[in-house]
Amino acid sequence: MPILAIRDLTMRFPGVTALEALSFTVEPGVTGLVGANGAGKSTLIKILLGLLPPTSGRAEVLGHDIATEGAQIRERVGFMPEYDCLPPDVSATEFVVHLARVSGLPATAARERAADVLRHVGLHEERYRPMGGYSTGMKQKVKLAQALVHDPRLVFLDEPTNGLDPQGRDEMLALIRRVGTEFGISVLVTSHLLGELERVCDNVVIIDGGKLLSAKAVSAYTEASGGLLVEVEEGQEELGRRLAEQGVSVRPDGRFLVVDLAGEETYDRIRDGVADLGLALVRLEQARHHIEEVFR
Ligand SMILES: Nc1ncnc2c1ncn2[C@@H]1O[C@H](COP(=O)(O)OP(=O)(O)OP(=O)(O)O)[C@@H](O)[C@H]1O
Repeated sequence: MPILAIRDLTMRFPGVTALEALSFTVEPGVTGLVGANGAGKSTLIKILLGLLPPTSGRAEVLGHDIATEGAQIRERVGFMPEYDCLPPDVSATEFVVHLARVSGLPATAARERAADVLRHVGLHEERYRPMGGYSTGMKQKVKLAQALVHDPRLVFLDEPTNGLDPQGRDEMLALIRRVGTEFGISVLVTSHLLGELERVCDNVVIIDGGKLLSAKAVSAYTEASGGLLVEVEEGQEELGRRLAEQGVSVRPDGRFLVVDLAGEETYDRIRDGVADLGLALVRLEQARHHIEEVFR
């Protein structure tokens, strides 16, 4: 069963159409929702949580209708909002325990679950300190922990890498992947950066100006391009020249040569070229597109 089924969803604010006749379905797993700022990502999440009635159209989340079953949806779905919303005088532990209690967990279970999720997101001793003194990375982790504390089946993460430095971004992306794989929780994660979603998502939905551009498995965007990627330790130029002389279509791409595959003999030509020139072959594999190239 799809976790999201969206049909003809339109949301108009005075003077702005935030979403226009959006239709797509999402299967379980980690799904990226990508679009430039203002594309309509946050609006879509509010609608899917049953918090904002759309102008027209329908949607189901985990089989529940957004129009009539918002409470059931929010019981089963965790939400990490984009903006900072953490009370500065309260510790992460107090905050996450409180939200677990609000979700209906008894006191002891709430304390245990909060300790577990804070450990999973990588907050240790600092979880007892007031959150006002936290770095952006720590705040993002608390926001993720509170989204997970009631053991949801699906989480909506709105721009979780916003404001993070490259290391914090990598850590957050790895955490998101773990939520999907180790914890088995489906994820809808938004970003305006296509490249980072490619690394952690099974599927990517792209919206632009509230309209659907594409909804596909990451593998469909990045499928083999029909070329071969060749890397040698030294002598890339020599090898390129030799292959070109033999009529092989080849071009340099950074430290690689990209060779157009024209039948089995292309492999033989590369092998013979490497051997005859006495080069060390590091890599010979199918070239793949990156999602960004497809949309450039
Ligand atoms: N409550 C509102 N009233 C009027 N316009 C709104 C409202 N909420 C969103 N919009 C408009 O709808 C469009 C989509 O906004 P939305 O916040 O969903 O985009 P987004 O893709 O999440 O971007 P960002 O990452 O910058 O938040 C924007 O043009 C925004 O100005």
